[in-house]
Amino acid sequence: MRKRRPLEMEIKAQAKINLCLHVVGQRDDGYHLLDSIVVFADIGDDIWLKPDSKYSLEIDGPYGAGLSNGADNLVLRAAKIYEHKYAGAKIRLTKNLPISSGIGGGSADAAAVLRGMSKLSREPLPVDLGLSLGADVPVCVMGKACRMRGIGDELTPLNHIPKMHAVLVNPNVSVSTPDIFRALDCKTNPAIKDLAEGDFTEMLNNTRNDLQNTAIQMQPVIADSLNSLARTNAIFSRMSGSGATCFGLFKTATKASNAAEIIQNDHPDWWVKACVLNGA
Ligand SMILES: C[C@@](CO)(OP(=O)(O)O)[C@H](O)COP(=O)(O)OP(=O)(O)OC[C@H]1O[C@@H](n2ccc(N)nc2=O)[C@H](O)[C@@H]1O
Ligand SMILES: Nc1ncnc2c1ncn2[C@@H]1O[C@H](COP(=O)(O)OP(=O)(O)O)[C@@H](O)[C@H]1O
Repeated sequence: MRKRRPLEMEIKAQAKINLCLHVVGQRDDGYHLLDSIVVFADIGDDIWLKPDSKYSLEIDGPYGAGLSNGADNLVLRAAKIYEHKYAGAKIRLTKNLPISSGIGGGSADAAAVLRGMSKLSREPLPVDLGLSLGADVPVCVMGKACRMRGIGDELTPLNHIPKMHAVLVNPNVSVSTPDIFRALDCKTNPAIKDLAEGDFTEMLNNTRNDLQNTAIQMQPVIADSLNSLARTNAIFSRMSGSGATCFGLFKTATKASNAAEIIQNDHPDWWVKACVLNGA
């Protein structure tokens, strides 16, 4: 018997973390060529959707107030890719992730909607479908650890990346991705050298986030976030994407949650979350 098609979907839009981000060139259209190791956290935004007679978006959650529910929202732009199939969709977005924070909240939301719409419609979901919505959308559609190259459109799954306990820290400042790319001094840095198996943190020490120094110059509080992770004995810390969110890696879940508690107590106005990376 044919399985009944679900009438509505609930989907997690997982935060994206760039464990490293090398800027290795620039295309004639201005987009930068990247070399990045990307993983996903077990925390993110929540999306509920259901086909309807028109497109509508309701937003709630701690960061909902900072976001318009108009046609420019990536959630609606993603849903409308299925306009040929559905006259509309009723969507609710619970915005838990800070906006413009280097952890791809908008891209993850768009990817989650594409995934949901493709399941509802039983249409296959090509990973590159999302590129028109943003360079980070294909990797979020893929949703698992991978090496990301090109402008974000060349993806190679990575199977040897361990599950990691982490703390994400955002000092509640927004960083504009185009502004950071524009301000870079050097756009032709070396690619990731060695992805050999072995001690993963040691391997990360040989990689970089080429946007980090420029982001710190624009928002010096990012250095404070990194210092807070170092003070709580993170075994590795770095900024994700174009910032301002930084991640720290910890040996155990308890060490991560203790560190998160200390940082949050010291900085009640920061966004601080313990989570698991690459755990799915
Ligand atoms: C930097 C990264 C790293 O994963 O993450 P975030 O900091 O946004 O999380 C991404 O490449 C961001 O992807 P995304 O946020 O989808 O970018 P888009 O909307 O396509 O582009 C926003 C702007 O960023 C710049 N941009 C983006 C991607 C890229 N490879 N080169 C660029 O130069 C361009 O100026 C572009 O106009
Ligand atoms: N659903 C959405 N969530 C977050 N940002 C969105 C969304 N739709 C559109 N945007 C816009 O996308 C831009 C970057 O969003 P975001 O994905 O949060 O950045 P980053 O990738 O740096 O974390 C912001 O200017 C924001 O207004």
